[in-house]
Amino acid sequence: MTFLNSKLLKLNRLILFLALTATILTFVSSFYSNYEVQKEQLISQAIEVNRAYANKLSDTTEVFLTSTLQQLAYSANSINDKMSDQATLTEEANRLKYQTDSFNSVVISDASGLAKAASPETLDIVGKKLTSLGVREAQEEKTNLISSPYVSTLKNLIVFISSPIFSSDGTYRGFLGGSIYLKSPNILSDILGEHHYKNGSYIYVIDANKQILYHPDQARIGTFFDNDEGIDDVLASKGGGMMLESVKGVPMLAGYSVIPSTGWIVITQSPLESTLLPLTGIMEKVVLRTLPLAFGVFLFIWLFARAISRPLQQLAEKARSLDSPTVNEDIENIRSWYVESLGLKRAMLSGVKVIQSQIGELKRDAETDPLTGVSNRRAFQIKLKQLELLDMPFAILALDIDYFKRINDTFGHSVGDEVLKHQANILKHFTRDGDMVARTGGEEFILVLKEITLDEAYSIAERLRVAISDEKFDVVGNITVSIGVAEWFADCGANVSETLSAADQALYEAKGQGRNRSIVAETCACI
Ligand SMILES: Nc1nc2c(ncn2[C@@H]2O[C@H](COP(=O)(O)OP(=O)(O)OP(=O)(O)O)[C@@H](O)[C@H]2O)c(=O)[nH]1
Repeated sequence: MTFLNSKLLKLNRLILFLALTATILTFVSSFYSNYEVQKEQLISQAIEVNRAYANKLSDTTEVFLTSTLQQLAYSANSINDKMSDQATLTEEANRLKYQTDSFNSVVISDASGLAKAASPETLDIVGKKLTSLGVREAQEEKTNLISSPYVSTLKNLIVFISSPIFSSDGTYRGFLGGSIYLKSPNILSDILGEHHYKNGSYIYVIDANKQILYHPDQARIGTFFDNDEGIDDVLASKGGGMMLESVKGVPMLAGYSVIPSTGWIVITQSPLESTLLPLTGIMEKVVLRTLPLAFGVFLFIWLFARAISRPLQQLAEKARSLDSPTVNEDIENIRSWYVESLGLKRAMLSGVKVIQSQIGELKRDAETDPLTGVSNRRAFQIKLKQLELLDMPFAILALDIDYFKRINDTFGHSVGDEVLKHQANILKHFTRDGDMVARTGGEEFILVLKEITLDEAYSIAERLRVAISDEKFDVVGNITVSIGVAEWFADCGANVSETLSAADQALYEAKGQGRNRSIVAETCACI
């Protein structure tokens, strides 16, 4: 297992992990903020709907109260001079009670509080002295009045609406009043009770003393809100909306509005929970609509991560096979499309060049004869093996300077060296591309000539021998060489070692026959 296949984290997986984490976090945070925004919107919408509805109801109630007061004032004016006309007073009381159904009961009283007429008659208060709070207020204020809620003489929790009666000369003659029984079906419940109670929404009305005047739960009418901060806040403002807690601790979204003529407050409220019910469906839709996009983003990042890591991976692969002959080309072909990978690719290419040139130098040093600069025995042997592997026919010229010892002895070793170098240069001129000149011993050289016949090889050996013998060597003058010639080809029946031995043998014979001659291997080495 290589490190590229190991369990270490790969770059594309790291990028993928990073991007995936970022995507999920973005998705979750956007989901969360979406949820919060939607929630806020639902809440503010519900509060606004309740506020608008409370406004409408307070307006309606205000219109009702105003018109009721006008009605009473009109009636009071019409009977102002008939306070002793019992029939007229009774008729007026009945008309007010039954014509509009605005009141649960109607009473006409004289200035002393004595009931002169009443409707319905079952009240049985005519001729009796009225002493309730509303009556006393009406007598004292002598103006159009809507009382605070109080418990009447007949033990009803009522609101008393009254108008004073003044005779034509301006004398106070009493009052005419209508009662609304808060705990019985009344005009207020007719006006306010239309509110639908779906999802736990409901309406209630309180007065400035936090006493409940209207509530769908009859038992709560007449009770007070004590230590209720929400209701205190409602009272402190003229109208609006806010989140309240019901007496049962249920969070409610409330809208409220003040009825100007009484200071009463109409509150309409809905439970927070039912308001937020649609949120689940909305968020499901958000998720369903976001998922394809998130998947697309993920796919894009995955492909992008692969594209980023691919050139690095390919460069790493190539770094493991720098000895490949095509490594330069392979690295060049890697598509490095971003700056860092391009930098890495260029660095690798220059690294490969340096390494290759150093390897080349080392190889040259290892295969070159330091004195003459031609190939050494090692390179020569490699060359023979290559040619044998390629089945390429070749000839060998084994060449030895005659009486070289004498040159050394006569002129010195350094002159002998110069002769060797000079001769090596001459030998090079007798080779083509793919041939080789090698120094295989002290003054022994071998020429490897590819793809030539034995006759051609002999001919070259002779021309070479003559050329050397004609050459004037510094200090030394003329020298001669002896040459042994042999050939090798694929079907010759001998291996290259035997061919080399045959060439050496021919050289030996040339020496034996007097030197300064070329001899072709007598016994064909290729039999
Ligand atoms: N100058 C010099 N001489 C070398 C070098 N290597 C070997 N020799 C000498 O080459 C000579 C070879 O001598 P021999 O083997 O006796 O052969 P020869 O004198 O050439 O006689 P034949 O080959 O029989 O004609 C020796 O004197 C070696 O010292 C070298 O690198 N430089």
